[in-house]
Amino acid sequence: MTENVFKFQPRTNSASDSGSGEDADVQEADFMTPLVVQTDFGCTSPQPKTPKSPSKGGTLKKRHRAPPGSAKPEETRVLHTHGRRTLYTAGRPPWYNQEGQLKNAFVIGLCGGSASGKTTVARKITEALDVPWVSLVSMDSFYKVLSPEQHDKAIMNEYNFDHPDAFDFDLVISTIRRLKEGKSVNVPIYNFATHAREKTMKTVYGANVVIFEGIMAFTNAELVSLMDMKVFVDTDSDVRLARRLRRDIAERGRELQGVLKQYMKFVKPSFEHYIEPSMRCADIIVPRGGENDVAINLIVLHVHNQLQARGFKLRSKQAQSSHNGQPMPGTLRVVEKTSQVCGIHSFIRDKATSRDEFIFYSKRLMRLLFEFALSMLPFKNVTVDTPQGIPYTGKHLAVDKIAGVSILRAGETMEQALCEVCKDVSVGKILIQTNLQTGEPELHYTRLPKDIKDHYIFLLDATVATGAAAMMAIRVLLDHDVPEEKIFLCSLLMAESGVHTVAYAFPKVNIVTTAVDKEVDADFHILPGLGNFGDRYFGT
Ligand SMILES: Nc1ncnc2c1ncn2[C@@H]1O[C@H](COP(=O)(O)OP(=O)(O)O)[C@@H](O)[C@H]1O
Ligand SMILES: Nc1ccn([C@@H]2O[C@H](COP(=O)(O)O)[C@@H](O)[C@H]2O)c(=O)n1
Repeated sequence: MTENVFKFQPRTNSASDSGSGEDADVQEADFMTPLVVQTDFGCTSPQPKTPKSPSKGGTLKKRHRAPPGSAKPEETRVLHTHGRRTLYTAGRPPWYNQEGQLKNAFVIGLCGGSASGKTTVARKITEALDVPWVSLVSMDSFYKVLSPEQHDKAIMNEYNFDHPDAFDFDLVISTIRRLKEGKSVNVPIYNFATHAREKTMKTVYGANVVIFEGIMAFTNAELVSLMDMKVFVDTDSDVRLARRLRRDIAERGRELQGVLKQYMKFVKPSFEHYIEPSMRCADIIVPRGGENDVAINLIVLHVHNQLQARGFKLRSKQAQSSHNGQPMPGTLRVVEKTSQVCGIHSFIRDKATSRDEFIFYSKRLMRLLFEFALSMLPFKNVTVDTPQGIPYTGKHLAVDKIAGVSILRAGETMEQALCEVCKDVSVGKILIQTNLQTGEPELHYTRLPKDIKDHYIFLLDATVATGAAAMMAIRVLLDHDVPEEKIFLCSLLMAESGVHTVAYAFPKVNIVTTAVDKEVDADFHILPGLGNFGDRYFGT
């Protein structure tokens, strides 16, 4: 696999940006880290002498501030490509099957005492796995928000961060469950210096492998049941204390006395009470943490075996699959082939048409396409008064929110026409590119309105050949909880195979186009088609 980190700069000068800037949730392909695996049993730890739960309040007034710049929020812990290994690819390959259904991620749970080397082991597993898409989620992200009194205690090293009550397990479980289902999640970013969550969240997409690490990873039965593999990092307590001292002073803005006080009062008892007993849940125990290459290689071998059965080669399957003779699906709606529509097609399909004319006629066709698609939305009856004072009974759209989501780059050419026929439309973008080595589509970038699930979506792509990119874009929308029947795939020209592929996977998605051509050639070009729409439109 080549090292191939893609940096995409969203265009800021396009007409579409006007409607999407503020409310957009910008997410670049999140090249991740952790993995969490499943299992079938939960475990609870025995309940001898219970260490103190996090304080419920306090009266301390004095605030100790961490030195500025002494600690960084967790989002700065980014994994990078090491040596020959590519940890992250340029984009996310398909995470669903031909039926459009999600395949479950393999979830690895990593537990161990503080500073035992959980994060280090997670990185080593990720590196050695060498699979395209691995997400790392840390339990630190799920520390509960502190009250002012609790915060004061934390500053005095009097708050117990090493008790299960310190974590929002409901949020942990729902997050890992969504990731396992291949869906995206917003994960809080935790700052150890301020003992608080950052204002922003980090969006993490579902992955082939999810690694979840944390000191209490194995203390909740429901959470454990989501893990496909459970790994306990077992490092000597002296080593853990030494590492924690160094790390907390260097990276978390702490002082020696405070670290020792917290360790003796909370960290050590909690390890003995909650963490060490939870080792019995583990499938694999890794003594000495990240140094233990043998154990890490065994884990990687097992995960590879598990992933083997989950591999997909979608594009080629789609190209091969024959729908010849199959009737067109009921969800397909084609703009009536009037002389006017036929006339426009005659211009845009003609290889002799100049670029200016190509753009002019394409835009006309786009407007017709969107007017047609709009007519498919729900309408309600209304009566209005004409200037002559006579009532007119007509219709209004019975839809609050419409968003256009363009599949870059050709789909972006359609945004302006959509904005011209549809007032107050929000616009989002999804960048999907074909990996030339694998032939598979890869997701590089999404920028979607935040409340996307509440919108009717016009998904824009100028042409649809195999349907692979459209399918990936639809999957992204579904992962953002957009109901399938509220998606309208709008394209100027589609191939029969693309129509069938999309309709087969997503039978409720509305497919709207101005023409359907019969064939796709070996290079995935529509025949007779109109050539490469993007090249002709952009003059490239
Ligand atoms: N094998 C190792 N040798 C030396 N230092 C290590 C080793 N493993 C981890 N560390 C250091 O110990 C600290 C804690 O490691 P980390 O992997 O973050 O542990 P955890 O995630 O369990 O808290 C970090 O500063 C890390 O660099
Ligand atoms: N505000 C906080 C929150 C947590 N801690 C300590 O972090 C430890 C867990 O993180 P690891 O990376 O070491 O697993 C835990 O032992 C808490 O005591 C903190 O000091 N301040």
